[in-house]
Amino acid sequence: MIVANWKMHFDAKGAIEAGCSIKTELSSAKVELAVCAPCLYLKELFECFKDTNIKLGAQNLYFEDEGAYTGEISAMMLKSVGCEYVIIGHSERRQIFGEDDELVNKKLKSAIKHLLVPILCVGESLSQRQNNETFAVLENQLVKDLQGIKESVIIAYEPIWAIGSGKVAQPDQIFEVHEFIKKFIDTKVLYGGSANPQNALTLSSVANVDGFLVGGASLDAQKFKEIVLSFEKAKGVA
Ligand SMILES: O=C(CO)COP(=O)(O)O
Repeated sequence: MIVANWKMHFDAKGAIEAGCSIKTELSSAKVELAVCAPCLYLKELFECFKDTNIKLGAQNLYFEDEGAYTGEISAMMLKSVGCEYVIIGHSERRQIFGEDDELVNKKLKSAIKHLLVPILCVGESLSQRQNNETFAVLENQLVKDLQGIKESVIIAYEPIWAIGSGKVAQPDQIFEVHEFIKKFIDTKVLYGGSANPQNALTLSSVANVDGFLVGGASLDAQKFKEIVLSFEKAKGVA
C-alpha cells in the first residue's frame, strides 16, 4: 500500500490538478493507493477518484463526533465525504501541536468507531536513536496509543530525523524496526521519511516493508508514480 500525505500543500486548483494527475498516472496500479489531502479538498477529490482504485484519506481528526470544538473535524464528518483512511499521531502533530499518546489513543478509537482505517505514525527522534532509545520509544508509543484497540490499524514507521530531511533510514534499520512493530501488532507496516524515486526500489526490497507513507514526493504525480512502480516491481506485483 502506498499513501500520499500532502500535508499543508496546494491551493484548491493545485490540489485538484495534483489529484487528477495521480488519477491519470496511477489508475491502473496494482497496489492499494490512498491520498491523504487537506480536508477542504476531500469532497472534490472523492469525485475525482471515484471509479478508480485510489482511496481518500485525511491527515487528522478530533475524537468527538460533533460539538463546540471550533476549528476541528470529526471522524463522522470525514466518513461522510468519502474518506476511508486517516493519518493519526503524525510526528508533526505530536511536536508542533502537542498531541500526546492519550489524545492519539482517543483519535484512533474514534476513527475505528466510524469505520475509518487509521494509519498510526510512530517513530523516534535523532537524539533518541543516538541514545539507543529507539525501541523503548516505539514500545512506549505502541503500548499507549493502542491501549484497548484490537481492530486493524495500519502502522507507519516514520523516524523523525528522516522526515523531509533527505536522510532516509537504512534498510537494516527499517527491517529491525518493522520486525519489532510486527511482533507487537500483526498488521501492515509502512515506511515514511524521505522516500523518493531514487531510493524506492532499495526500500521496497526490505522484506517487511508493506508500503510507504510519502510526503514531499507525493506532491508530484510523476515522482509518486515512480515510487509506486518501484514498489510493485520489488514486490513482484507489477
Ligand atoms: O512525514 C512524512 C509522511 O507522512 C514523510 O515526509 P517526506 O516524504 O517529505 O520525508
